[in-house]
Amino acid sequence: MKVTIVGAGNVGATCADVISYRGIASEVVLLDIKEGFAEGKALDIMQCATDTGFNTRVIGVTNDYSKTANSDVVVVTSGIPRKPGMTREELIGINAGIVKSVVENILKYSPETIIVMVSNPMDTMTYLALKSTGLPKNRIIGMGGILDSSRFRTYLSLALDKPANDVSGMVIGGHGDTTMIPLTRLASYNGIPVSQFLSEEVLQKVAADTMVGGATLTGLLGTSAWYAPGASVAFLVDSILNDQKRMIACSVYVEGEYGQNDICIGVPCIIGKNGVEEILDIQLNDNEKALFAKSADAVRAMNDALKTILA
Ligand SMILES: NC(=O)C1=CN([C@@H]2O[C@H](COP(=O)(O)OP(=O)(O)OC[C@H]3O[C@@H](n4cnc5c(N)ncnc54)[C@H](O)[C@@H]3O)[C@@H](O)[C@H]2O)C=CC1
Ligand SMILES: O=C([O-])CC(=O)C(=O)O
Repeated sequence: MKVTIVGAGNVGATCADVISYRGIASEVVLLDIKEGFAEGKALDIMQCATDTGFNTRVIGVTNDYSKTANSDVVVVTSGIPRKPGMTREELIGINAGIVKSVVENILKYSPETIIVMVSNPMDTMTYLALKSTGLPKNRIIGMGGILDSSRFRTYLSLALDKPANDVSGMVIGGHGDTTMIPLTRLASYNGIPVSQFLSEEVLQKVAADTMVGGATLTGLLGTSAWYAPGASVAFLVDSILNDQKRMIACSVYVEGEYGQNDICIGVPCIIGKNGVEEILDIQLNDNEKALFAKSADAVRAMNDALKTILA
């Protein structure tokens, strides 16, 4: 199985590293526009093989899309990350042009591929990829909800003082500081509602910390995060390539689900060899429904901005 990752920067290279280390794909192609950069990252990752015991072939290329031919999955991480104080939405002006040309190039050599969108603002870039390529909606998947859910589970585990892998929880809605919706009502500690262990006040703090999880890391690091984002992409790619049919919150094109149409937004999906195999339209309460509608309005407004940027 072959995976191409466009953008060999922090997230792209980490994702290549995790995919190789875990043996998720037999071949990984890293592509970047910076001369020699992807080649260097690929070589560095390959030189871990004998110490960590993987056999994935990792190849780096400078803007040579012919080497990406027949990829089963293509991950798009090309573009600029935010700096402290910025929102993800502010990246739209530069990243929209990059993403549009990247997906066009990818499809020339891998017309049947499944695209995983990472570049921010991710919901808008997912929508852009869908509309500009005309690909069926099951083949364009935005990565954000899985990362936000990982952060949610981490903050819950810290509040509970219990291992994160015993905590389950999901974040839906837009992948933005004010648009994501951590579903605290449905979060559980090994099946037991977390509300039996944590006060409403603590749960609200966990939700607030989750929503600004990316901004907090950007403030600490000076650029946005990469370890958890890279691992989240690898998890998603694994579910596709190995047809695991995991339930993952992803940004996908909705047609009536959650009362929304014509946007890409984070909802629980079954992810398998065909990409998005099912969208789960779960029952939300009135408060969650209102938050989702508000989030969808914000996501839709960003899509409208694309019209002027790409005109
Ligand atoms: N959806 C999500 O959950 C997350 C999204 N992100 C987003 O992912 C993107 C990448 O972040 P980082 O890896 O930290 O940035 P980075 O700056 O480390 O890497 C980006 C890479 O893209 C390359 N690039 C730029 N234009 C290109 C083009 N036309 N073709 C090929 N490569 C090109 C650059 O040369 C650079 O190496 C950002 O937009 C960031 O906001 C980051 C973390 C999580
Ligand atoms: O915070 C950012 O800008 C990058 C990102 O999407 C995340 O880490 O969630």
